[in-house]
Amino acid sequence: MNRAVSSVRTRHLGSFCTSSSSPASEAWDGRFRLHKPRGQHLLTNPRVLDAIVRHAALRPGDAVLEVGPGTGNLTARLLASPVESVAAVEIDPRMVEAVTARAAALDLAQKLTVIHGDAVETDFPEFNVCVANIPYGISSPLIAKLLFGTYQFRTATLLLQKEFAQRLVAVPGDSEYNRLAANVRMVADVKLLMDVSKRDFVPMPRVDSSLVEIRPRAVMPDVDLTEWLAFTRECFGQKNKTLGAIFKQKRKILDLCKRSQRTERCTGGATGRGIILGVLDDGNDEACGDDDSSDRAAVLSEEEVGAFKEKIAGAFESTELAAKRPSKMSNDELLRLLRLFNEQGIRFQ
Ligand SMILES: C[S@@+](CC[C@H](N)C(=O)[O-])C[C@H]1O[C@@H](n2cnc3c(N)ncnc32)[C@H](O)[C@@H]1O
Repeated sequence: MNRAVSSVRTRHLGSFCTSSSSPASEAWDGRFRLHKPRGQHLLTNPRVLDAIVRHAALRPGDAVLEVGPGTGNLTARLLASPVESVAAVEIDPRMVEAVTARAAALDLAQKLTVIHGDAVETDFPEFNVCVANIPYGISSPLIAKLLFGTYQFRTATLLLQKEFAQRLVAVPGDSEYNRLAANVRMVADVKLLMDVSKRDFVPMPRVDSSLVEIRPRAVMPDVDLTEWLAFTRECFGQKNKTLGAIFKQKRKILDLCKRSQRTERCTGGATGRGIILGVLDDGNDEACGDDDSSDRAAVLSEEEVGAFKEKIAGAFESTELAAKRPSKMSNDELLRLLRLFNEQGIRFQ
């Protein structure tokens, strides 16, 4: 883990301009080059920055977590609000220095802790509110870390890529509805707050953005979340097939059979951080991917496979769920099927 709390140095923060001589992946901000691959698109429209802080509805005593403070355009406003403290996690040492200097120049350094590190890897300090214009490349693992990790917070107000935000707020039946939305919905309420134009950033990104509020549910569902996440991974790998068709596939049956047989041995590994952080990605992956080669090579007898197929049929029996498609199903329906599978001894993690 790379963690270093920055030192305070004051320095003039000039205005931004782009340079036509910069390589495509960089833009010059007057002091250093901004790296687009690191998501270094600074939000510069003061009205949008003010609106983000207004939407976050911060209260005196709040401990704010900010991911990717950059040069501190949002941080400065968070520090000027009535909150108790701001902890900002930033991967680029030049930005660590810049935001630290900015807080000092505002005489607000005592409220700010800057942590130098990768927000996906670094443990966060205690916080009760998250407000951030995050690098879009880490949206999925960061939201997974916030919602499926050990953190407890009131709200996360996040600026996200517009298309990602639309997938996040999608409901069953929408074309964008996917595993990400189903998993997030399981533990949180999500609300679209406002759209933000790409013109409000320097350098200008290719995509527009949306501000989203994620509010963890006060009462969490009565389900083993690791099992749920592994289950939705199977369902949404081919979200437009019917569940009956998904769970008729030979490879899936063999994988699930082995997984169910070795539940005891596998539980520790499957709840590992890598599984949780990867679990919201909405690619068309099919299996959990945590089988080792000896599991793959393990030969199941015809009787074992036959008995397992009967368990699957038993789970679908007496329900209409086999004919349904995951992309059109509510979490209550999916949860009902997971419980029926588990009752038959079918395990997903
Ligand atoms: C979109 S910019 C936002 C900057 C600033 N919050 C603003 O609104 O102007 C994203 C920031 O996140 C930082 N960053 C990129 N990847 C990161 C990671 N994995 N962990 C922490 N910070 C990261 C970048 O260096 C950059 O400063």
